[in-house]
Amino acid sequence: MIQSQTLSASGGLRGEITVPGDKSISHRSIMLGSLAEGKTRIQGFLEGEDNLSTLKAFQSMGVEITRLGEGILEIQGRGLHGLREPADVLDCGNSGTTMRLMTGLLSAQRFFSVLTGDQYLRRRPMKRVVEPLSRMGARIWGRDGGERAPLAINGGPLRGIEYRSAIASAQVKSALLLAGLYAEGETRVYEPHLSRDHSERMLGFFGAELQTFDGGVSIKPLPRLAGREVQVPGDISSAAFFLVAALITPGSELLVRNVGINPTRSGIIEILRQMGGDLQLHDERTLSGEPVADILVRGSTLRGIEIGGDLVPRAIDEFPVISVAAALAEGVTVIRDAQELRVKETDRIAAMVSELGALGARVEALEDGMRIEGVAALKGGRVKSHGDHRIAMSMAVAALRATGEVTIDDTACTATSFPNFWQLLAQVKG
Ligand SMILES: O=C(O)C1=C[C@@H](OP(=O)(O)O)[C@@H](O)[C@H](O)C1
Ligand SMILES: C=C(OP(=O)(O)O)C(=O)O
Repeated sequence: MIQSQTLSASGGLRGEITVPGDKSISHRSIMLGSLAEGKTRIQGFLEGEDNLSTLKAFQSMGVEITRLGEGILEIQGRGLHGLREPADVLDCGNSGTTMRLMTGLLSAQRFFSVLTGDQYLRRRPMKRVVEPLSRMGARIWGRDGGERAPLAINGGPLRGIEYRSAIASAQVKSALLLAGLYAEGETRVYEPHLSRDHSERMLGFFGAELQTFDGGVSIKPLPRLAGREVQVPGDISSAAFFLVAALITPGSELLVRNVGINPTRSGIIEILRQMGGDLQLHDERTLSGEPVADILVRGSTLRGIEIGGDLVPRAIDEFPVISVAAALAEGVTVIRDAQELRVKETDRIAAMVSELGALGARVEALEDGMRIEGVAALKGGRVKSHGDHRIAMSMAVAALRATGEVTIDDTACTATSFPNFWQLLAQVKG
């Protein structure tokens, strides 16, 4: 369904909100709950389209998953060898995480399966998982020599490998760890910078034999995982839209409750603080092995900074909204080492340059990032989401500081990761 949204400037965001559950952790809780023995109960599960794709895929493989209430699921785990061959193609929708992690898992199952996705996902690169999994003995076919979905997988026995990934990708790392749960011997994955470590934390929580070390992680096969109670924290990538919205809007004071602040995800907090943002963490605590806090944010004068290196994977999904903060900051912001943005749901560098540019921002594309010169305000206009949830929500944030109305076309995609985004924004926008 194509929708559009029209927004005008905000006089300050005020109040308290709770953002929906973390998307990455929600995917992993379904996967590990299905592979565990006994019951897994999940609270705070994100009922966004991406996670529902993962949920349906596991139901198609015979896993009983019951919804007990909003964001509460109970999974009857089938054990590591209890999945059944799906009778039809598994549709991963828009979700790269679903497709890449499932490719790892399905490579080890003794049945045939096919993964497909929507028009955006079918354009995204898959060799990054297909190639190392093939080295483990996986038999996977796809378009363009295995680069693009649909992917057909003839699962079977695997052997552990040592793999040095050229990119810091949690999806690559997690695909190999899931395959490594079944492989003969040890599977070791090295990455150039540490990517989000939710798989490592949750695999450990479910009892897997896993070791993290400087530069990587290793896993050994094991006979069983044990069902657990998982509490999913709020998604910092969703909170990020509200953090930036409050910072760029004078007069704002907003409390975002229950946000996951895992250090491999919290690059956005460091970046916004370096830009001069007033962000305070309160009531820091741990939920199911993941650090969580409430974040209090106030309208601030931001300044341009340089961003690159190991901070990039720790804030990878936040660059569209970081570019909005930069567009309204004093001075120049340069984002480098972020070429991965080009292979997300859309090319997020090209999309933000074009859409922010349409509102009068001074943004230039770099091969691996963006150069942004701040302006005092944006202007009204009509912009597009490019079918990408994070572009749609970033442009909604930009609209809060535009001198005229901004209409964003094709906004239904926000349901991918943040189904109640527009309601929450209306609630605090003022
Ligand atoms: O593992 C995950 O849950 C994710 C990893 C990241 O992708 P890459 O592994 O491609 O960096 C991120 O962009 C995505 O939103 C979720
Ligand atoms: C890149 C994203 O997700 P995925 O790779 O799972 O589609 C995202 O949510 O920004």
